[in-house]
Amino acid sequence: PKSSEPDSLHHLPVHPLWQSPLTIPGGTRQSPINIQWRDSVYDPFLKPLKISYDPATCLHIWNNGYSFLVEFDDSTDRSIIDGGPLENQYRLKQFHFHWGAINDWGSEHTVDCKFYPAELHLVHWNAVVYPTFEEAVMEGDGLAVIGVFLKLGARHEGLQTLVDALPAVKHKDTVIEFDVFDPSCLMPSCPDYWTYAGSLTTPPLTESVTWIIKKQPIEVDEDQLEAFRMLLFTSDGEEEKRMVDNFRPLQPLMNRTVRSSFQ
Ligand SMILES: NS(=O)(=O)NCC1=CS(=O)(=O)c2ccccc21
Ligand SMILES: [Zn+2]
Repeated sequence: PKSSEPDSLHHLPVHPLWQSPLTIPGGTRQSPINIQWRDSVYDPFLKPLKISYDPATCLHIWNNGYSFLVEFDDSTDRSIIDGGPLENQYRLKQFHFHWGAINDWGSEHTVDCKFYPAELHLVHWNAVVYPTFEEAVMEGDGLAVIGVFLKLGARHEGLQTLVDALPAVKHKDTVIEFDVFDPSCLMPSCPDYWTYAGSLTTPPLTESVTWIIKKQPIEVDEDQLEAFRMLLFTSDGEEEKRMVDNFRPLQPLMNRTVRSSFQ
């Protein structure tokens, strides 16, 4: 486990690559999970998800040694989501991806036990109720993460501007300025989603996330997935470890129902 994790997490079995505890004692709403389509329950009261991002709030790309994060200025309500299962609007903080060494796996969530080669997470926090992101991370309604599956197919033109910048953040703890990007271009056209109460899949693994998983994947091509795989977990000068398979193992559903916005 990373030294940055609370002491309580230091005595649990860790997943070799992910260095995160496999299970959290007393955890009842851990993520990721398998979404069994036929067990999800249509909820007619779920609203459409409203997304309004200001491309000018984009700040930089950072390789933090887990993934590469595209971080946003979250000091105002300029990039937000609202509606869907949410009772408040939530501010965009960052987005990042999880992916595999090969195309057979890489996503964190699965649908009917099927892995996608990668999964995009857009992390938002409830700035209506909580004064800081760090406090929201500790609260049950503190975060909302949109998950979008990536499948192998046509080249994604919107993603390419991000892919072209990745060589500049090859090593852990490198940052590059990235000052205009609209993450809306990474959203699938179909509005349908599943939603459930879960957790962060990276430290601190807190049970603070309303997950909103889009039903329709976006398509990216092989070269774009390979660009993710040339990133490194390791810092410049260390023995190189390719940044691949940065996904947490599936967690038990326990007493949860996955709701769908569609029939
Ligand atoms: N996959 S996930 O979306 O559950 N977690 C992403 C993540 C990566 S992080 O370590 O930058 C971080 C700090 C605080 C909150 C979330 C994160
Ligand atoms: Zn994630």
